[in-house]
Amino acid sequence: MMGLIFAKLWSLFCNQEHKVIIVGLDNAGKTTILYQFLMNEVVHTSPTIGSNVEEIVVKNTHFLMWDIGGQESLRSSWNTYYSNTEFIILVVDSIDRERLAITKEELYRMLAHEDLRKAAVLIFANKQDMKGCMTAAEISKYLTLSSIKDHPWHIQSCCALTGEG
Ligand SMILES: Nc1nc2c(ncn2[C@@H]2O[C@H](COP(=O)(O)OP(=O)(O)OP(=O)(O)O)[C@@H](O)[C@H]2O)c(=O)[nH]1
Ligand SMILES: [Mg+2]
Repeated sequence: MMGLIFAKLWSLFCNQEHKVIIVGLDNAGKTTILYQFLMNEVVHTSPTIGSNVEEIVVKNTHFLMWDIGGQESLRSSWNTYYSNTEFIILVVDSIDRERLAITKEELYRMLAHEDLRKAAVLIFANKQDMKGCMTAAEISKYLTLSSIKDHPWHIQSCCALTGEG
């Protein structure tokens, strides 16, 4: 009986859930990335209204992944998802040069938010399969990532369609 209780407590302890939010402008590829993580498959997506949430388990660690719609009208409610977030995945459409400035604004707005002060940031430079896309280094420079000292961050190039990166 004691053994069972300890086993239960242990599993509760080990299986603590980590909250991840996936943000970025509309059409960046957030939903495609979520389902690539979940099923190693490209799903047909339509613009997300509100959010999708899925649990992913990696080596006994549970991640609750919130994929949030990126359309302009939805961005003002991103902050309703921030509480207890440990990881921010910011997805960038690497071909969308015109709107990188808007992504930059949204990034620094998030980093200044009280509820995200302990969150680590992973930036995906997505759509690396597109001809003429920006590299992760170019995006990093434009977003002045090296100036971010109060949050751990990492940038990774990827292609959600192939699962690369
Ligand atoms: N070429 C290419 N297309 C991609 C890639 N990732 C996603 N897409 C396409 O980009 C479009 C938008 O993808 P979504 O995943 O729906 O984008 P989203 O960020 O969830 O958009 P919202 O829900 O509106 O915020 C879809 O047509 C995807 O197939 C990629 O790596 N390369
Ligand atoms: Mg979506």
